[in-house]
Amino acid sequence: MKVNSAEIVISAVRPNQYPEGNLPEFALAGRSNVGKSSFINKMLNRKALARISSKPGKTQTLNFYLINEILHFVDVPGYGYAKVSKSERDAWGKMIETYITSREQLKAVLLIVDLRHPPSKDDVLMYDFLKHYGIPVIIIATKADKIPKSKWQKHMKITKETLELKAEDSIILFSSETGEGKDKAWSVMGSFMK
Ligand SMILES: Nc1nc2c(ncn2[C@@H]2O[C@H](COP(=O)(O)OP(=O)(O)OP(=O)(O)O)[C@@H](O)[C@H]2O)c(=O)[nH]1
Ligand SMILES: [Mg+2]
Repeated sequence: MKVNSAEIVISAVRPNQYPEGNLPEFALAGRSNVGKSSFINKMLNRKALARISSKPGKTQTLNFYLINEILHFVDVPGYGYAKVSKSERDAWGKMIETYITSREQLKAVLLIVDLRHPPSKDDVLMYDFLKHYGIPVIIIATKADKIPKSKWQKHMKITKETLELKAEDSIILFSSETGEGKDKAWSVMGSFMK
C-alpha cells in the first residue's frame, strides 16, 4: 500500500477516548522494546511518527494513528518490562483487556515477536489471550536483519512451534531495518479489510 497520509489521532486510555467511526483497526502487541513502534514507522515510511526509544516502556497509552483516512493502527504499550510496578501492570492489563474485548473495529492484532529468540512466556500468554477472545492474530517476527538469512527458516519454525500457531493465523518475517516483509504485512492486513 502506498501511504499518503499518517497522523496520530489520539492517545487514549478509556473507551470514551477511542476514535469514533467504523474504520478497520489493527493493534500492535508485543514485549516492551521488541520493535512495535519501529514496525509502525517502517510500514508508514515515517522516521519517527511512533516514538522509538532504547529505553523500554516508552509507550504508555493506546496511540491511535490514522492511515490514508482508511484504517487505524494502534500502538499498545509493551509487556514484560521488569521495572513496572504491580499497580501499573494491573492498569495496563485492564486497559488492554477492555480494548480487546470491546473494540468492534479491531480486525486483527499484530503480535510482534523477536525472530532471534523463541517467543517468551509472556508472548505465549498474549497469543493465548487473543485466541481466547477469538481475535485474529498476525505474528510479525521482527529484527530478521540481526540473524543470517540461512537461519531464518529455522527460527520461524521455532516461533510457530513455541506459540502453537493456529492454522488460521499468519506469520510474517520482518525487519524494520531493511523493510523485509513489509509488502506481505500490508497484503495480509488487506485481506482483513474486504
Ligand atoms: N536491527 C533492528 N533493530 C530494531 C528493529 N526493530 C526495532 N529495533 C530497535 O529496537 C529498539 C526498540 O524499538 P521500539 O520500536 O521502540 O520498540 P517498542 O516495542 O515500540 O518498545 P516500547 O514502546 O517500549 O514497548 C530500538 O532501538 C529500535 O531501533 C529491527 O527490525 N531491526
Ligand atoms: Mg513503542
